[in-house]
Amino acid sequence: MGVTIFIDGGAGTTGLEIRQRLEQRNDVTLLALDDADRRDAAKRKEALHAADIAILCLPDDAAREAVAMVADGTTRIIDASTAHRVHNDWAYGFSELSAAQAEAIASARFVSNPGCYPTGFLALVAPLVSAGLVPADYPFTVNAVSGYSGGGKALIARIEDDEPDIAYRGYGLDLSHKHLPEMKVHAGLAQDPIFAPAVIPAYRGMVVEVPLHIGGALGVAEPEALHEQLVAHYAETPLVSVAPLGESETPGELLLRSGVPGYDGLKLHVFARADGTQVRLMAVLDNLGKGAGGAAVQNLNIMAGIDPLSGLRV
Ligand SMILES: NC(=O)C1=CN([C@@H]2O[C@H](COP(=O)(O)OP(=O)(O)OC[C@H]3O[C@@H](n4cnc5c(N)ncnc54)[C@H](OP(=O)(O)O)[C@@H]3O)[C@@H](O)[C@H]2O)C=CC1
Ligand SMILES: CC(=O)N[C@@H](CCC(=O)OP(=O)(O)O)C(=O)O
Repeated sequence: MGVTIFIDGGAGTTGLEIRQRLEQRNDVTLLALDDADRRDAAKRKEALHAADIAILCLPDDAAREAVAMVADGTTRIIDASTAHRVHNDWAYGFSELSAAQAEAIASARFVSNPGCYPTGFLALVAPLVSAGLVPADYPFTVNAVSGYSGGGKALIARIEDDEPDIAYRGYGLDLSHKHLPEMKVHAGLAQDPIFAPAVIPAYRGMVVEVPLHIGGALGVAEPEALHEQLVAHYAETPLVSVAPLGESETPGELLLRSGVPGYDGLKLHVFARADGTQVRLMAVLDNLGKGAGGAAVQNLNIMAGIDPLSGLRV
């Protein structure tokens, strides 16, 4: 019993991750369509209206269509796609950004899940910009790698079936990746960062890195101050943690392992040069966990007033 959920796009990569997190729970009831009906618009519309909360795990256009299908209803929506992440009528589903954000999610009808890369970028940068430790007009660069499940069923098939020999696949070479608007808007930046994403031959997992020059005309605070601000900001967030300054599990290296089980945490690191003139801010997460499915379940819990960690792999 409890709250009734429909996952539209439930047979996709993100949808299946969410289903795994929900199907063992007795505080939610999952509505499901027969496999053959999963793209049937009338059946989807019926299920969307029958749900208390619908989670959209669809391409952007299909997500917009699904929202239109319930425009005259009361179903609350969590959209995992990019379609509504900077839309004024939607709450941005990153509860750890601020206390106000968690409250906005709790009371919203429409919640947009963050993108996987923006989750790492915003976790590192938004608290520093809002505290005035990094200027909003700093010329940010974001270097990131993602497991290939980040590209959904199409990229999984391409990598596993057609391109098993590709060790590194840089993309976004037009410098216009679809995640730029939400990075800029939700970090309160003056301009888009330069974003350099790449796919690696692991199914899941990602590292998002933001290098910064300290002091001088760029106006960035000392490494210790940046680290202290992140520690203070995430002191009460069970899913987001901050490693001690300069520390990682393997000294001198930051590792991402392939073949690991999915998880919903997000770990932040600050590495500084000995003379304090440069830092590397780094975020490690599962693109299908805190980067997608885990975040959707966390938002669902917050919206339904359930324990925020229910069903999550902390
Ligand atoms: N993968 C990731 O790490 C992340 C994904 N996202 C976002 O989540 C959303 C889903 O991505 P992902 O799970 O990776 O993608 P997949 O391609 O793996 O799955 C998409 C699902 O949507 C279904 N679908 C597509 N078009 C329609 C339609 N018109 N009507 C009904 N169902 C449709 C597909 O159906 P069928 O099974 O029949 O093909 C499939 O099940 C995307 O917007 C993506 O950008 C966000 C963060 C991270
Ligand atoms: C590896 C890969 O292709 N990743 C996807 C992003 C995955 C994700 O975050 O999905 P959203 O786009 O809905 O946010 C990309 O770069 O387009």
